[in-house]
Amino acid sequence: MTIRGLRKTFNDAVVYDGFDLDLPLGQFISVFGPNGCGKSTLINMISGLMPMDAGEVLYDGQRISETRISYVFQNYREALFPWLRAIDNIHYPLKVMGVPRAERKRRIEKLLAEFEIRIDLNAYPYTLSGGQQQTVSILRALVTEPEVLFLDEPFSALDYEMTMSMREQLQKIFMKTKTTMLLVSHDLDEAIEQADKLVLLTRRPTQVAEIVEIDLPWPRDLTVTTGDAFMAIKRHCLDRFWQEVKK
Ligand SMILES: Nc1ncnc2c1ncn2[C@@H]1O[C@H](COP(=O)(O)OP(=O)(O)OP(=O)(O)O)[C@@H](O)[C@H]1O
Repeated sequence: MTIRGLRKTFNDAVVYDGFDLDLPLGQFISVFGPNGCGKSTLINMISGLMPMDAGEVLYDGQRISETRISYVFQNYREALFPWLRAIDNIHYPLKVMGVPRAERKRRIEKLLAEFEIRIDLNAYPYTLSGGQQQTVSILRALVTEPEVLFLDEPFSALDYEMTMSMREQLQKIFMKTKTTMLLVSHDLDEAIEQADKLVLLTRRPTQVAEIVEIDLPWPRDLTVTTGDAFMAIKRHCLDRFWQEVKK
């Protein structure tokens, strides 16, 4: 994934100017940085949700409009269609793509078979817990077999227990599918735990402070996340983060 000369201003505030970034496909990438530095703006622009003032984003040489992408929003309550049962929410993107019903059913059954989903998918979203709703959102995002999956703070509205189990679930999905994932997180532990590479951003106008290699084995279980290597990476990231914040 190549980002070149990205520029974005809101009124007079320059968020990005001449921003470049190269990222490999097929990896889990997390984006972390100071408050308001433009993490969401970045993934909104590179996913095509928000126009950029200038710049270019290419995926394997192709433009975003030629790339199959999915997006998981922070606010799952507003992201799921409340008038559709969970299963019909998952059908929806395939329906929009014009996939015939029998083929849709086949693809969804295949997706569900890969994961241990203990959710009544015939239920309406409002009857499900927050974590269950966000799981449905993630399944809906995955059903189109995206080349890139964008996730903007997907667990920040969930409680601790649910967040832990969702992180585990997302790792399983990543290990099985090796879909390129781009996760915005304001939680440093999460940003390290869920990534092959952590993109650490500066204050505005935002640049890349450092791309930190997270060379830890998957899955990132308790042994990994409480181990010395994890702590050393966290210490390094925190050092760099404070350097940027205090500038
Ligand atoms: N639609 C908009 N109109 C005006 N300003 C905006 C808009 N969207 C974002 N901004 C501003 O751009 C800056 C970057 O916002 P963004 O939400 O991308 O940052 P962030 O790093 O994701 O923030 P946070 O750490 O709070 O999650 C902020 O100063 C924000 O106020």
